[in-house]
Amino acid sequence: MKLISTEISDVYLIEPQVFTDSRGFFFESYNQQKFTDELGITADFVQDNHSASQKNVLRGLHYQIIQPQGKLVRVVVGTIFDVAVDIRKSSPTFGQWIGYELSAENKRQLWIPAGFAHGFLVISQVAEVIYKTTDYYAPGGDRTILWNDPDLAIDWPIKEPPILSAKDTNGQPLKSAQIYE
Ligand SMILES: Cc1cn([C@H]2C[C@H](O)[C@@H](COP(=O)(O)OP(=O)(O)O[C@H]3O[C@H](C)C(=O)[C@H](O)[C@H]3O)O2)c(=O)[nH]c1=O
Repeated sequence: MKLISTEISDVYLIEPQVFTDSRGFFFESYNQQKFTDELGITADFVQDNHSASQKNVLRGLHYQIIQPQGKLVRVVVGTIFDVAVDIRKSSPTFGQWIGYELSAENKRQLWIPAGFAHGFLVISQVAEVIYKTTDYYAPGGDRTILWNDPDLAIDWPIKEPPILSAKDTNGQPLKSAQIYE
């Protein structure tokens, strides 16, 4: 398993060790001991999520003001552009974003600690995204930052207006969002 730093400290790309043979492939998609001992990331995951979306769906930018969640994101079908935004007011990288292509083919995972807003754009015809979270869903505590907030200026690889949920259509700009101290 390989840890790749990103432009924001604490956010990492992870490349698993993939074993291939004449039957196909095998890899450990998560191993708590290796995560801790080899990557130096301590995380206790309590929930697994799985979503499927069609091309050009954009889900995000989401976070929970109650029970903030760390997320380990991977793609099992298709390709997404996965984005994390630092919304920790005291962080030197507050308001900065990173974005990486995660796909069933590259098998890359993105580790996003609590304190970030998360979202993704589906690039392939369909994408299935699986992610582990370090705290439970808090329905009353989920918040949305506007995906195209001009202050964030996220460079989404987008060619036409995305398909959004009603919630995401009405996201808050970061400057007026409830954020983490
Ligand atoms: C997140 C979540 C949702 N739900 C229910 C609530 C709704 O009835 C339905 C769809 O929820 P939502 O539209 O919030 O799903 P997404 O737009 O994919 O939200 C997620 O998208 C971004 C990318 C994230 O990182 C978050 O995990 C999460 O906010 O699933 C649950 O029952 N449990 C959950 O943990």
